[in-house]
Amino acid sequence: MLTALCVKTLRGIRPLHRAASSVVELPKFQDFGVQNEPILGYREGSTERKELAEELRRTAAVTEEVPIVIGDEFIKDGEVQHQVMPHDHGKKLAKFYYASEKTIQKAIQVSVSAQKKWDRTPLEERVRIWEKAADMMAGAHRQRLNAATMLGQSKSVVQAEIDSAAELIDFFRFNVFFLKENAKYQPISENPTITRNSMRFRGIDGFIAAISPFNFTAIGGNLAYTPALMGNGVVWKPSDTALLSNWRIFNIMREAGLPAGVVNFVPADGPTFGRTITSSSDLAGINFTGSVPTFNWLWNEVGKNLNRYKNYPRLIGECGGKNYHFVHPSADTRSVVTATIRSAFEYCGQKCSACSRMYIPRSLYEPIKQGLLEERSKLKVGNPNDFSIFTGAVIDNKAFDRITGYIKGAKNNAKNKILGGGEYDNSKGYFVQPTIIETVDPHDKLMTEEIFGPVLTIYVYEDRDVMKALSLVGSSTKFALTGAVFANDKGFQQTALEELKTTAGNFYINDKSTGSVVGQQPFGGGRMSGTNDKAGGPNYVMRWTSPQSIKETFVPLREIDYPYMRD
Ligand SMILES: NC(=O)c1ccc[n+]([C@@H]2O[C@H](COP(=O)([O-])OP(=O)(O)OC[C@H]3O[C@@H](n4cnc5c(N)ncnc54)[C@H](O)[C@@H]3O)[C@@H](O)[C@H]2O)c1
Ligand SMILES: N[C@@H](CCC=O)C(=O)O
Repeated sequence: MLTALCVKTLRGIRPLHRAASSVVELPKFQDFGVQNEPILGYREGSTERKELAEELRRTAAVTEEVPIVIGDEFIKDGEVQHQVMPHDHGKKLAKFYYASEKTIQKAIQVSVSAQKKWDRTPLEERVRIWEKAADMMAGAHRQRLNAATMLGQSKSVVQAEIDSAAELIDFFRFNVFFLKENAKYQPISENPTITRNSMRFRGIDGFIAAISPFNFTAIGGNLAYTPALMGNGVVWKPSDTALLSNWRIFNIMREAGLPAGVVNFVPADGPTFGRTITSSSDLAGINFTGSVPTFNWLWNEVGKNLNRYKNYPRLIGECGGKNYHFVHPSADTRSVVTATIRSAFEYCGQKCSACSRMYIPRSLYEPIKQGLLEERSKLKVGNPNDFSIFTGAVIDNKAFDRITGYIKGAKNNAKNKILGGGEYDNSKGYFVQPTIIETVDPHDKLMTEEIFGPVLTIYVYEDRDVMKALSLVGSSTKFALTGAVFANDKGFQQTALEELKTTAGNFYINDKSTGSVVGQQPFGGGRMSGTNDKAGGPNYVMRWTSPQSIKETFVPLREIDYPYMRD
């Protein structure tokens, strides 16, 4: 079979020319009735660029006060917190309040009682709200979402557009599409005049706690609103450092018609929130994305409290990664360089999918090293108000200390050599320069621990030891989120596909380890990288329903004995 060789553009694929066959056997897919949101270009003079510049100015001009919202009540009470701009940490973008344990308990009660009515709302009506919200996000609210993401999470215009515009909108549209597709399945009814079987989707009685990370605005929207779409009541704890963008999503949903109390907006101190939700007998599920230690902690708490609950709480956790680029001697070196620079350093490496360890054969090391260093030196790090930056600052002082700790450690370890970067400065913003390190130890912590910052570590293997090097990928860490293999040798691609099967939930051949697109590469990892529920895929919505099978019989029941055993 011949397939088209394609160029991956910012979004989507542009066919280039015909190429040899894929190594992956595909089942037959049905056509999709929904499309990905196009990415805007923000060229000089474009309307979107002017609108965004104006929105950035408006957003930066004030410190917005963000309340806790429970049902219809707006609460401005609790420990005061501020969200600052990471690239200019003297500037306060939002003022908000940490909900106390009592306030969180109130949010739980409100969402449990709202759930009952909401679950009776016909699917068609719910779907209309989601579709309306997606259109609002794609239209009038797009630049407000982007501005909050750029200023609050320090994303470049490109990184904001793919997140708080495109991916967020896609999550809303595709989840609706997947819901409709899944609802098409109805069980067999052998003789519908006698008996009719059906299945309906119910929410889960209780509440779902949605706990979201800072690094993707879209993930916050997906974590809180997918359970809601399926008929659940939600208590949403946004990340402190993504507060304003998440607050804007919440407001869009209310404006689109989501009734009060279905999703409650509850900023809180992490451990206080975690303790309160896990000790509630109404806990029906946790929709979490964040680090492994936080998810492990939540899971342990649920285990300790198991006998209290009415349901077995569903635990969905998409966690960290130690993502790899593995280069084979047959690889195209220019593709390796381009893909690695983007994967390792876009958004300062603060994507769970970012490449942070690389395996290169000795025979290709010089050209790849030179290419990486040359491209690295061109990357502009700065304030996202400047549309020409490649990346902004890292999210906060904790991230700055953690990442620079790894860099300092590398400088003091003879096994590691900093090839490029290694500088940092937190006087105005939390800036860390993209850093490339070479190590001679494939088990060094630079090669095994999640750093979640702009630090790429390279291990060079001898060409003859390619299989030994390949085995390091899966054996040296507990993570299995994303990974990429660069090779033109089809036989090796096939070998890698099998040997690395359990090392990545999202696996790429000759492409970077980041940039999954909703509906195109459903996302999630295995092992300690998470429960792999594949956000952006058809199964995700099904995690948030407790389906009910119904058998209706239309004839009177008279016989005690078994009709098929009669002579
Ligand atoms: N696999 C994925 O899809 C994916 C996507 C994005 C981010 N991530 C991961 O997320 C991490 C970065 O995000 P982060 O720094 O926001 O993670 P984090 O674990 O520090 O925080 C995530 C959320 O949990 C909250 N939290 C912290 N302690 C808590 C507790 N004890 N109980 C309840 N909630 C608590 C935080 O306030 C935040 O809202 C990285 O490890 C990254 O790899 C994974
Ligand atoms: N889905 C995103 C990563 C999300 C985690 O941060 C990607 O594929 O790059």
